[in-house]
Amino acid sequence: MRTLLFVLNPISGDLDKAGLEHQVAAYCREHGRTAVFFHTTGKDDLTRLQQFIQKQPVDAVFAAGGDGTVNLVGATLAGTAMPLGILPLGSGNGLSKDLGISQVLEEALPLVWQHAVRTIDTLRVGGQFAVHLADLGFNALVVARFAEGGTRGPGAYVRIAMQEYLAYEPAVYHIETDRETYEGPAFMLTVANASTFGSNVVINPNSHLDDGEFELCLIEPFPATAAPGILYRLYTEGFDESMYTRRLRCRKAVISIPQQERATVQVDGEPYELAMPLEIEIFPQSLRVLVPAESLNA
Ligand SMILES: Nc1ncnc2c1ncn2[C@@H]1O[C@H](COP(=O)(O)OP(=O)(O)OP(=O)(O)O)[C@@H](O)[C@H]1O
Repeated sequence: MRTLLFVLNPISGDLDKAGLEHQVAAYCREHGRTAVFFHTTGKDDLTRLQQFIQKQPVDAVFAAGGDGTVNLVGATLAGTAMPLGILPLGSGNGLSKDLGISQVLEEALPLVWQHAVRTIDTLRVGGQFAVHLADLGFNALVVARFAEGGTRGPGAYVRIAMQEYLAYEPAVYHIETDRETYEGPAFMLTVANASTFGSNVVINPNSHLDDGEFELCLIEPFPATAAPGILYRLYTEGFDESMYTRRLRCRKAVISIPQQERATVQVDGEPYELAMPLEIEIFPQSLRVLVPAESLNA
């Protein structure tokens, strides 16, 4: 791997990236690599990135941003042999945490020359590429409101969540998987390739990114008095211990909400209005990712 492309998101994580390009280029030079850069704009980035890579041959593409940037690069590389690297520079950085990549830039940078390659599954959720976690219901609503507002950061997320919680009406979901049919109301329904949200909420404990399966993780409606207990379990890998949770493991699923033609769906941190029923497909071992060699034994 000689030439590395870094896809930089200038706004991710509300971080000052003024010196980043210089730091990354210098580090690559020291380790015999050439760094080239692509800056996201928030508009037509997928097409622009695909065209960029066609014109400029590179050996690996690093997402330097949060999960949205990882999703963009993953969508570009899935199904090819070219590996995805991650420099976690977003606010949550969920996939990088699931892959055991350090959240400290100086500790993640060695991935440019020292790494192992893992080949992970990817999903299509209602036609949208997904690599980490997607969901319908409460979190998707909060993510959509968050994206509409001008303020970033975890504080804004918590404020919106508290505002929306009191008036929130859980929908009823009809789910058909390759193994079972389930119907019932849910506060939120997560489509999980991975295990842990960027907020460190473990929605899908003991899951594997490369097992050819994904999980549908439901949190059923609960009384307000149960909220602290559910939150505690979500932060301590106890998802299955709550009486308000359920997980369905599958390879394929169709989700519908009776009498609803569209729904707000959060995919790798970005909100979409998608047509229902929502089809979910898995593409086993379709994306090569660079990980610290020691993470393979963890
Ligand atoms: N130059 C830009 N100006 C405005 N928005 C941008 C720009 N580049 C990318 N975006 C938007 O940034 C979002 C992706 O951000 P990303 O997920 O990488 O960071 P984050 O939200 O801070 O982190 P995380 O998802 O890990 O919490 C997308 O909505 C994308 O459209």
